[in-house]
Amino acid sequence: MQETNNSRVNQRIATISAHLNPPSFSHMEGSSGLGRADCRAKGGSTGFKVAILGAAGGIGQPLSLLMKMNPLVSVLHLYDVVNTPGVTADISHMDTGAVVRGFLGQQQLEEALTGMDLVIIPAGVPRKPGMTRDDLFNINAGIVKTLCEGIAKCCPNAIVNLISNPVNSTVPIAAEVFKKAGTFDPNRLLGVTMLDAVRANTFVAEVMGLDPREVDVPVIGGHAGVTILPLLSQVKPPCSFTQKEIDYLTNRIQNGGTEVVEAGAGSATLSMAYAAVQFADACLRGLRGDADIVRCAFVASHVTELPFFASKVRLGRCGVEEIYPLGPLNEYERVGLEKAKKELETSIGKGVAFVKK
Ligand SMILES: NC(=O)c1ccc[n+]([C@@H]2O[C@H](COP(=O)([O-])OP(=O)(O)OC[C@H]3O[C@@H](n4cnc5c(N)ncnc54)[C@H](O)[C@@H]3O)[C@@H](O)[C@H]2O)c1
Ligand SMILES: O=C(O)C[C@H](O)C(=O)O
Repeated sequence: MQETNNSRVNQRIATISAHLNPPSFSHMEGSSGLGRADCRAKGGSTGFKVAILGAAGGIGQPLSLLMKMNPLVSVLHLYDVVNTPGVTADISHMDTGAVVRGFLGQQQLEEALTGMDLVIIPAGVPRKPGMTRDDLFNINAGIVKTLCEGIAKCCPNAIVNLISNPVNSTVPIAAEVFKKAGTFDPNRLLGVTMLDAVRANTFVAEVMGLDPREVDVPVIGGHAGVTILPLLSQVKPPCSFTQKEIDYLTNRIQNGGTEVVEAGAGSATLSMAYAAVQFADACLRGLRGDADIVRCAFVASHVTELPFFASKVRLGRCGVEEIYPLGPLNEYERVGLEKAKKELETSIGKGVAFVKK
């Protein structure tokens, strides 16, 4: 009888071990002497599986922390080419539901991606003062290409939230990689422009004396300089701005990233992690089937003649379920749109050419 019980226990341990102990490093094996196989770990039961690529970086770390706190996440995979053991060990001690696993280096990329519902990518180098986002292209294009090849192979149906700059080019790169692999679904690839909306809400609220949580500014176009186009004529609640306020707000929203870079501690990481989590949470709620989840994102689009454009999209069980038209623009915004489209065309073309070359 005792033997039967023991063998049943051993069997259960083996099953749990196979589930929890992929052949990557194990953050739960520590000074207690208990391995993962000895722990009665719960988790992974309900919720979504999310991977963060670039999880040990300036954005990656606070983003990992905040995603570990998200009740919609059951499994959280943290991947980077450096430092994931430490970040994973640290975050895995948080008493929230998601099971955290770390993956280090390219040999563990496929394992990190297998079975994921959502992949968030903040991997790549950030700007230094004096640089444009396009100056990051040479390094980040290759990083994004490699990571997307992994996604095409291991989780082709995952929703992808792409943060790495220059977003106006990295999203077209990702699309071309997926097309080459035969897995491209335009509804599942989203360039994250949420930080522009977060900044716009904050700056408009400051000027108008409102609570930023009650302000909603659509920001369309792309994610660099003049391609970031806030539609101040469509702000909710409706606001009437002087021309001076419009110039000030448009300029500040378009240069919010540069404002942080020039302040000297790297490019935005904390506000970006906040924005990325807001956006990822919206994607997960869409996947869950919640209604009326609308955010701005840089996606494959027909709202202009360009193949990609940021505008309001409705998120659902398949990713982007509807792309909204831009709505009525005033003359100031129409001029801004033409400038944005000109620069976007070049950046999109550069991304496409990188994969096609
Ligand atoms: N979309 C946006 O609104 C937005 C906002 C802020 C920053 N960004 C961009 O996000 C990126 C990351 O910024 P950061 O401040 O976190 O930089 P960071 O240097 O602090 O972190 C980047 C991380 O990526 C990792 N990495 C590098 N190559 C990798 C690879 N091949 N696979 C996996 N991981 C890899 C690095 O090891 C590092 O941990 C930059 O390109 C930055 O411009 C975008
Ligand atoms: O400005 C940067 O380089 C980072 C990011 O794109 C931002 O808008 O903060």
